[in-house]
Amino acid sequence: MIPALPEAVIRTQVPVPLRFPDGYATTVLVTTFRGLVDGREHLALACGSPTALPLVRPHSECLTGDVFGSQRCDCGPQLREAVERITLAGGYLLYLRQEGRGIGLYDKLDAYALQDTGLDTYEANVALGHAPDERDYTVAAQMLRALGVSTLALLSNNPDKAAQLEQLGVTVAARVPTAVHLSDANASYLSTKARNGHHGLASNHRSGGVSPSRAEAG
Ligand SMILES: Nc1nc2c(ncn2[C@@H]2O[C@H](COP(=O)(O)OP(=O)(O)OP(=O)(O)O)[C@@H](O)[C@H]2O)c(=O)[nH]1
Repeated sequence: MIPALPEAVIRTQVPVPLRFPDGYATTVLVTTFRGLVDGREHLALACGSPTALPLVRPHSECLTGDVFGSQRCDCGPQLREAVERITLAGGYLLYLRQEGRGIGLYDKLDAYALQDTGLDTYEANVALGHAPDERDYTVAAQMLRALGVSTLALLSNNPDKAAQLEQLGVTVAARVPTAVHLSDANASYLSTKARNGHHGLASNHRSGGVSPSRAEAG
């Protein structure tokens, strides 16, 4: 049985023009909410034109990757890729404030230090007293319901995102893989993710590459 989802409501909506370092530009409608269960300031970015089956990416915040261009992970290129693909297809980027797979920014940086002594990304979380991945997608489901989205195409390689959303009453009608943005610096991060997090990392693009849109039945 699907547990009752606490209701969230739309608080504000405002257009924001975006321009990425490579010059790609688009304008998104940024929505804020009241009633999100963890009290954090999560955002929904509406991209492109409304459509019956919106393409949705729940993107987990990564200050180092999204903002500073860190090469230790693939978060920055995935964010850039997602905004363009969702703008073309119509849908939402949910910007979720779950830094470091939910452990927070300082602990993520401490985990980096442990990784530099030989632990992988999941082992480092555990060594710090955390679960390997502490993310919970309840707020994502709340935002989608507030936006009137009950069925979507999910832009992600992470099977846990699809499973949790389904458990929260969201129908994942299709799964659309993100490209693999491989670089020398993030190769071990990506292979650990495929091994421990069961991420589908089928396509193999060097950083900057964006895979063609490819939908798989959900
Ligand atoms: N704990 C921890 N978190 C990290 C590390 N590197 C990046 N992250 C965080 O990982 C999150 C992104 O998760 P990933 O596992 O890369 O990808 P995903 O969102 O699960 O899957 P996709 O939807 O396919 O991208 C962001 O919140 C980053 O801040 C790390 O070394 N340790």
